[in-house]
Amino acid sequence: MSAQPSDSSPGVLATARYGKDKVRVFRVVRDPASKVHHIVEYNVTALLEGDIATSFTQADNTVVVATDSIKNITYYLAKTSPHILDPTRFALHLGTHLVSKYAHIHKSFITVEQLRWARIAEDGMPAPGHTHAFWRDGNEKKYVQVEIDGTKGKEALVAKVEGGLRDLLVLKTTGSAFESFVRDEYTTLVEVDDRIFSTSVDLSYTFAPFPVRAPTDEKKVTFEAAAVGKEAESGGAWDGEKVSALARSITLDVFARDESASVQATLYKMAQRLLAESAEVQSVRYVLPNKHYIPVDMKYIGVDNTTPSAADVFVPVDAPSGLISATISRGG
Ligand SMILES: O=c1[nH]c(=O)c2[nH]c(=O)[nH]c2[nH]1
Repeated sequence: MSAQPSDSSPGVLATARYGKDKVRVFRVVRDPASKVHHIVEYNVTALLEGDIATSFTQADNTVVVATDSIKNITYYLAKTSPHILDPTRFALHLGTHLVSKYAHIHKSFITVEQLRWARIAEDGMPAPGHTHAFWRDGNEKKYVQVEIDGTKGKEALVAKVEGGLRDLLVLKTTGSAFESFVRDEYTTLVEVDDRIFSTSVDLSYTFAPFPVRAPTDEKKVTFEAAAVGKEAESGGAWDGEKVSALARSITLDVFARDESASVQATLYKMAQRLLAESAEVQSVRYVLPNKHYIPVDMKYIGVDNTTPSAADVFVPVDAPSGLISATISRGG
């Protein structure tokens, strides 16, 4: 942050970033030949850093690209970008557009959160299903976070990409235990070799930074797909959509199959599998609430519902929940 005027202010501007949050975008892409429509729904956040200190310290709006303009650029690219159906490439396109267009803007931070829409498939309908009718098949959100760093010059942009998903709600009715934990004067929890395990998965994973080319045309719409991943000096070629699908399926598969000793141990296995199966992923972070389901005690009416093998009526407990998180980074 640039130096500030020596006035009587007791503080200095240490960091500053601004932009538009929750830009809601729905886009339909119609294929005239097949008559198949493709859709995406995004919540976009686009934030900027650069030589903007005086807008905070001296009420100098001449350095401010209005957040309203940032919103308009987001919609302009939703209309014109050839990458709109791919959230990673769209985020890279928007981020490079902003940094390359404004000389005094040196970094952009783009988050594209994608809401689910699945094609309706009626009985006997050929794949991929209905051409233009969709349904919301879950509240889970996929997201990508992109940082475009132009501090080494507009011809030497560097992209940092993080992908992830949140609110993937899962539950299993067996294959989960929790035993041998610390027992002391505060312990009331009983050890169980069989319990319900439910969590709302929050997952993120990072890629190695890679160089990315800014759009070269005046309107900044010719951002090239080839500049994504393929030209990465470290990290190699990767496809954000493929990694995202793999991360989701590994999460579900490990959750379902693991004979879980704890949320912690299952989390670790999920992360190791993603690192093993996706060479381009550098680190994996899970945040897993342990959503408790407590067997209802029916001893007062002489019914056993608390020994694990007899427990089949539970109270789903919203709060409090456990909260287990870890980041597992590629070693070596
Ligand atoms: O998988 C678990 N991990 C914990 O740390 C914990 N603590 C707790 O009370 N129940 C559980 N379950």
